[in-house]
Amino acid sequence: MRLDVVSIFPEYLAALDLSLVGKAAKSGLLDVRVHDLREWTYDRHRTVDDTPYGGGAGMVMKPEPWGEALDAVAPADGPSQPRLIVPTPAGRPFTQELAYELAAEPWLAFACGRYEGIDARVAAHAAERMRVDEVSIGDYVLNGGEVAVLVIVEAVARLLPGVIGNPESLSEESHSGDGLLEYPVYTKPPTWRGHAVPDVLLSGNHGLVAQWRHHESVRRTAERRPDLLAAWGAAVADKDDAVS
Ligand SMILES: O[C@H]1NC=Nc2ccccc21
Repeated sequence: MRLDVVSIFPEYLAALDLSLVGKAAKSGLLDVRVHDLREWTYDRHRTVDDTPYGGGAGMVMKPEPWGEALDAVAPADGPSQPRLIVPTPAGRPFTQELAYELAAEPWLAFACGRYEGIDARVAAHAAERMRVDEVSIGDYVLNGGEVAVLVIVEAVARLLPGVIGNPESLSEESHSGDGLLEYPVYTKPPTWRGHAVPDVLLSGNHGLVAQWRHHESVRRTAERRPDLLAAWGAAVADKDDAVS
């Protein structure tokens, strides 16, 4: 997979050279290219934003540098086009389902905008030749899209075949598999500062362990994410209906 990221803070994306994503890049599984938007500005101050039409606080990112940056990253007459992801608080929610969808793409491009946003014509113009998704990583305020790109890239890259050691671990995680939150995990020592590991986990009885883990997933989901529990319950009911 090829990943292009355009940002006015390219150094923010240095984290992509680390750990899992960095290893995937070194092994050739990922071709990560980070670009400085200011490369496509020509005035002395390398201006990338201006005041918003219609008034209001903050600044909006100008369309011209973005248009030229996207033309350079993905030429209109090129053999293929990337899927463009624009992180924004006004976007569709980023979910594990969308992560799987993006992991199937051969080429993703990310446009990192500042919180006030990029001139809306940039996405509209790009959509004339590539698929554009405006995506939010959550209902809170960031100052720019770079952090969101790091979140999205990590969630997507780890799904690529060969990126993480044991693909088994992908199935038992929160938000994948059965849709419940993951059960609590423990390792040695069996007692630590007066806190003991639940006996069932030391019993060697795999059936009891699986039962305990499922119960803990349901308990935790009910406690912390009743919305997910409702969806899970409905899915189980559908499955029961299907077999009855
Ligand atoms: O994903 C968003 N969540 C909240 N704020 C943002 C700001 C800029 C880009 C993206 C986001």
